[in-house]
Amino acid sequence: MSEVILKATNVSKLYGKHKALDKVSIEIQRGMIYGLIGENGAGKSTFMRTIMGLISFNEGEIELFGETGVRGLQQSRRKMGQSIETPALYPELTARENLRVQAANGGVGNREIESLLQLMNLKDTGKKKVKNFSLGMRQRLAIACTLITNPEFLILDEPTNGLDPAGIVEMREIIVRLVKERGMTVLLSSHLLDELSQVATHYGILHDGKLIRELSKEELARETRQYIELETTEVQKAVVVLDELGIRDYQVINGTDIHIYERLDDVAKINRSLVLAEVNVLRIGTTRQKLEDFFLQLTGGTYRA
Ligand SMILES: Nc1ncnc2c1ncn2[C@@H]1O[C@H](COP(=O)(O)OP(=O)(O)OP(=O)(O)O)[C@@H](O)[C@H]1O
Repeated sequence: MSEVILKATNVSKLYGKHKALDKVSIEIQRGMIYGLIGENGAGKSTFMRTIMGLISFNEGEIELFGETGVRGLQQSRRKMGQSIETPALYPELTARENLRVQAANGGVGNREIESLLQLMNLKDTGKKKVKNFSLGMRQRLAIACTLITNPEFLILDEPTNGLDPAGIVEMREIIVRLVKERGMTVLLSSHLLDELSQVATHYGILHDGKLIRELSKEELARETRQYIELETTEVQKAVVVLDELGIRDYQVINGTDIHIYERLDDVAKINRSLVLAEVNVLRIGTTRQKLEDFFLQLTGGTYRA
């Protein structure tokens, strides 16, 4: 059975009368990359801060590594790293020197430094001082600093924010490597669904402090990929035709709609076969629901990138 790393149950956080988090329940299992998506002010940072114990919460329960209560959570947080409040980097020092300082502060040896530099694509920065680093390099170094104590669960607040397309791709690759090579579990946030779409294994959509939808990578792919939309009054008969055509990847949505996820260029042929089999086709055509449209639909159109 998979191990539950984080279990947040009905967590609420109030700032005055404003509910920044409204009964948020999220469960994260070992090995997951959980992407928290929401527009600015949705409550992503507040949730992460609450989990890390950087701020208190008003209602609900948090369980980390199976532990609850003040003491238990304190212990568990030692196994965690975060980029919400990272220690300041020293601009006059190199990447390697910064990591040495962090290792000393964390009471750990320098053993991990070389592998961390390698992992974060900072191996070749040599004598370059941090003040001359690009934003991407700085962000990667900040993450390296939190990894120095070898945490099992990493929380990254908007790790791709402000990066150029190449920097975003690099960050995604690093996050996937962290999970694959170090067996880490990751919770990360973004205001753009698209930016996490190739990295997260699970998604939670936050809107106005509420978790309005959770879905797996596969569900997201299914919901946002291109498909043939078939509307018919005779779903059963249509399914028989699809089977005869060798089409396997389709989903009956309701009493009249079928989504076909393969053979997207064969609309005319599929239509012909249906008509020949005397299936009453009301409508057939391809559609593509983009990630942002999907997000807009969920959040009621208030999303702005
Ligand atoms: N210290 C605070 N005092 C009062 N209100 C706050 C405080 N911190 C956050 N808020 C409010 O709580 C809500 C959630 O903020 P939060 O920073 O968690 O959102 P977010 O999804 O992380 O957005 P962003 O990407 O802009 O950081 C917002 O309405 C914000 O104004």
